[in-house]
Amino acid sequence: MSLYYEAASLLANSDCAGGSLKSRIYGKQGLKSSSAAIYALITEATKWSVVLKEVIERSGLLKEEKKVCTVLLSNYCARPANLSYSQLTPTLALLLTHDLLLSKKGVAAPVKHPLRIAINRHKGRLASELTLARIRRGFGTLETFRKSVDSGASAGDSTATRGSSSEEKEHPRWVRVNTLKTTTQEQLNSTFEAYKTVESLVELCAARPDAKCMRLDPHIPDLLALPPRADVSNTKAYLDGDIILQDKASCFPAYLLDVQPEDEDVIDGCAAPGNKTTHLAALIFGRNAPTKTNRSAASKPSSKRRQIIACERDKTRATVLEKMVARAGASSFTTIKPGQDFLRLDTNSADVQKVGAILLDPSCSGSGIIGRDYASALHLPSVESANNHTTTHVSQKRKRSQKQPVIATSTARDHDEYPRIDDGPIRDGPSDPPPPDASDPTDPAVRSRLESLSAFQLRLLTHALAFPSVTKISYSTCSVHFLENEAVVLRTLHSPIARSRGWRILGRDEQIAGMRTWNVRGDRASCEDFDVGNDGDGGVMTMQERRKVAEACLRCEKGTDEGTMGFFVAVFVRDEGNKDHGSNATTKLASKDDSMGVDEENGEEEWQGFSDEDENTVPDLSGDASNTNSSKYRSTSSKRKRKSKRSK
Ligand SMILES: C[S@@+](CC[C@H](N)C(=O)[O-])C[C@H]1O[C@@H](n2cnc3c(N)ncnc32)[C@H](O)[C@@H]1O
Repeated sequence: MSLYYEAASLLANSDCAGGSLKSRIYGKQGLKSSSAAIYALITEATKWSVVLKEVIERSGLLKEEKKVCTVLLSNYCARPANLSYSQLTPTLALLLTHDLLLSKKGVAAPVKHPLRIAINRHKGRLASELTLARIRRGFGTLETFRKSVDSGASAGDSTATRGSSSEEKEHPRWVRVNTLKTTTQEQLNSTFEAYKTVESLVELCAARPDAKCMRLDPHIPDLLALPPRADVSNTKAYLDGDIILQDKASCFPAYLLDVQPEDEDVIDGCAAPGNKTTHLAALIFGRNAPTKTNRSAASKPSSKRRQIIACERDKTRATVLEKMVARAGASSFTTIKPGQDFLRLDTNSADVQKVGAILLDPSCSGSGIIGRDYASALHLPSVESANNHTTTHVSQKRKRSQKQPVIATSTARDHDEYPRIDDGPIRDGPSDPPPPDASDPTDPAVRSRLESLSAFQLRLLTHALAFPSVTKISYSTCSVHFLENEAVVLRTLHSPIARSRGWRILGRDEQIAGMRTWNVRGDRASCEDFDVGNDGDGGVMTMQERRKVAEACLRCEKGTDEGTMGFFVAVFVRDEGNKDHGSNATTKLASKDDSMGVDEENGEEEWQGFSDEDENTVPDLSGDASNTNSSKYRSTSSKRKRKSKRSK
């Protein structure tokens, strides 16, 4: 039975460990079951979960076993201490039903185990429901049904079209050539020697996973697209770190930042797991760096003297970062700071005095991520809906209304490509709060969470503005929400520190070529409407400025023919002349006061920062964002005026 408990616990990420599900399973010490068995069970059960959810709900399994099944499930552990072994959770029900009905070996548990007895009690009903589910979808045999589910083409409805919705659209496998170790030409001559180039992503996405075709990306150098679900994880190039799986959108920030030799050192403020750190390293120190970033080799200062400082507040995640940096061959010029809260990185410390650029990719709602690990792909049965189904009569109406979405497959890989290890643990059970990526910002709970994230992101950004010699900062999220994206940019630009230190947005016409030609820009209408507040110093953001900001922001949309996840990036710049060469006292004041961007009436509150796990600890910022912030800006401004009077 340990197989099911361990699988459920890993799915729930009860350790809140970082990394993809696969890496968590294979990295977990002390498992009683084999990692391969757990991984296989989860993969298969996930593929079937749309069907099994329906089967379990219609069978009434959870309802009837309610005596032993509790909805008092912990969000963090599939079998919390207060649950006995005989309690059947939705996750356990799904895993057990999978093995009962679909595994050749059946349920791997002692025959007298209470849960095995429980599931066996319902075997007849569950089997009938699976048959009905198959017939409803038009499959004559279990084998054809199995083939369809295995191929990922259909969760059940044989007539369902692939790519019918944005979430379901096939997504290319993006491969970044790591120019720290190799070149694109070398990879085209070796790993991808047998591959032919196709004209469009649409053509590529229609190809089978094992088709030998590829496409060089027109926007990001050294980036290739392969067919969806193409598996390169066993190639020598992948194992050696010559190629890295990274979504195209996730390559935007480092490329748009366009680090030049004169920028000297770079900080990656929120670095783990390290996709962007290693991309930065490749752009700055890679074999083709001079041509890739349009800089001349002659003007490149000694690599030895330059470094990337990678901060990661979470020590566990920092270990993943260390591994990724080492594998990419970037260790010698990357200084990793495990456990370093970027907000507490002293802007005056000696080791940041040569920092000219900052990449900031903070925790966000993750609403742009496609196939968020298995957690989101797993469709869990609900106890409540058990009664709502009758199985004897399958009407045409039901046939139409019960069309199931296409099963998300290969999500672990998507997660590997862009392992948002800041995502909180998955929720299990029907009485859960909305998932972290709930996409309706008008829902008060979602809105409140987005406001909190937005405030956190603003604090990080305004802290970045306070580094004395920094002249460029990229800000990115994998969120689709205005509040986490353009709103943060507008608020940052409007903050006192940005205005006093000459920060502005990097206009579209100034952006590096591949990014300038990217046509999906910021949300103009929302930028025009957004109440950015008035700080009392008379600063008003004109409509023209707002439009410029929207045009300067780059967005990626998930589920389009561009084959990216949902993403956002913008770059802030200031001219060399605006660098702060003043006394420590001035910069200290800036980092403690202005860098916060927001201030409290009763003294400067020290900001602890939060991530997806601890957002509940931040003050409730729900309500109208602009109002909340405008009053805070006013308070900041009047405080500054008081301070300035005192200093005079
Ligand atoms: C979205 S992930 C970064 C992904 C990374 N840039 C990449 O491309 O692989 C955000 C990371 O920032 C870290 N983080 C959040 N708040 C932080 C803070 N105040 N200081 C440093 N790191 C922080 C989180 O632990 C998480 O690992």
